Amino acid sequence: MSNLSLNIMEILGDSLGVGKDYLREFFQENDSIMRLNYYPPCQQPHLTLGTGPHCDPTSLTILHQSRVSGLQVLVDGKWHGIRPDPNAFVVNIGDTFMALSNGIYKSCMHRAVVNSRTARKSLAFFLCPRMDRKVTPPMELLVRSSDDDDDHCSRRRYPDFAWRDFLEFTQKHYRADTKTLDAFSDWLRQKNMDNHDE
Ligand SMILES: O=C(O)CCC(=O)C(=O)O
Ligand SMILES: [Fe+2]
Repeated sequence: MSNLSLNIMEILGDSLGVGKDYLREFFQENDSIMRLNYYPPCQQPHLTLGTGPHCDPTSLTILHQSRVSGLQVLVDGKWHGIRPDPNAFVVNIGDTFMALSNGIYKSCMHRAVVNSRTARKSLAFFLCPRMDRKVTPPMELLVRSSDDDDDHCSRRRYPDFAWRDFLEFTQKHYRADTKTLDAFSDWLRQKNMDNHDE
């Protein structure tokens, strides 16, 4: 899984114009996470969700759904089911990659619904940087001229952080939802200001 995600990072690095090696090297040593989700059948599935709407705080998610559907992604304000295919992975961008690419790549909002008949399992590999690695966009993404069509490039969207701190934020202070990265950025800025005042 780690190898597959590093290969995908080569493609993403190429697409961002920072070269194949930059992101592969960034994630070469990684503190990634593997999680098995289990959703038992639910008698009143319309009253609940297996996993509420969220973007993964991690960098890249490689997910395998069993044969039971449940994953949905939000596109243009509408939820779309992702048909399970035992021969395929679902790959999505997480918040840490959104910060690393200075907002050029967007993390993907998704949720999982349950059903009344069949239990569902999904297996997720979350690529994460090494705990202490500073998440900061590569210079190439910041120094493009300001007359560049894409103004995402010229100014910083998110503060620098270490993955360790973002992970701790989502475990101790904030349950991942639709606004995790913004909430974390505000929390970090506040913390940095408090430290500066001391
Ligand atoms: O079970 C699924 O399909 C989605 C699980 C998920 O979003 C997660 O583990 O972060
Ligand atoms: Fe998720």
